[in-house]
Amino acid sequence: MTASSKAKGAHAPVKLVLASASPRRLQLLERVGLTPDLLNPSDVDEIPHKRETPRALSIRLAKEKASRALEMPLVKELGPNTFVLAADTVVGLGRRILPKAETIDDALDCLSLLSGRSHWVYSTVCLVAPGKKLSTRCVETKVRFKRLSREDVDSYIASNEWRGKAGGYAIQGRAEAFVRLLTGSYSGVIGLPLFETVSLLEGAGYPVFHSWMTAPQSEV
Ligand SMILES: Cc1cn([C@H]2C[C@H](O)[C@@H](COP(=O)(O)OP(=O)(O)OP(=O)(O)O)O2)c(=O)[nH]c1=O
Repeated sequence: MTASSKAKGAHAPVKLVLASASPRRLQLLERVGLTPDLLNPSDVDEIPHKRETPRALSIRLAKEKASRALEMPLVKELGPNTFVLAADTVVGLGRRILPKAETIDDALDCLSLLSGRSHWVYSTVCLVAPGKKLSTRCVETKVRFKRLSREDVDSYIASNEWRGKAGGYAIQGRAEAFVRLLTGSYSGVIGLPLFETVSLLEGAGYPVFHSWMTAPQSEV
């Protein structure tokens, strides 16, 4: 980069991209007063590598999603002062990676594994700042479920809330009634650890608090 192109970049408008198709991630970001200029989901292969741990998978996929988004024409068009955020959430039981439940059988398998036990939710946020500087934070949250009765499971399956969710449940819905204990980041379990996301953005020079001051006031 030449001195003149660097100077040009410094004056380009600041843009934020959320590389995600997850409506939860957008809602979480908006909860802390940040609205992306572009939603640009990245399509990555989420199959774990052989012997990959749940934590390593979450970190790798968040990085891949962010890097893939950088290559997209719509993102490039935003200019040199663009920040790209991506995230990935993996539910693990020991070294075992639970699937993103797509079928009733997936969800039933997950719920029977989670019943009466503690598991870990690994949520990684990856930020690519202008100049392609990449940084990540992986947040580990321990979640303990009550022992699930037949009725709990059947009614939860009927709710359909498990569909497309890592580990076959969504803590932001009815499954919160199954959670005896949570140690870590609630927003991380839903899909985007907010403390870490805001810290990464601030650390990379994104004007987080300027956005707070210019955004319309909201009732909470
Ligand atoms: C454990 C848990 C997961 N989830 C969701 C978050 C993620 O959307 C999903 C895990 O899949 P991810 O692959 O992390 O995300 P995604 O494919 O839905 O979206 P994208 O890659 O485009 O950003 O599970 C909940 O919504 N609540 C929960 O309690």
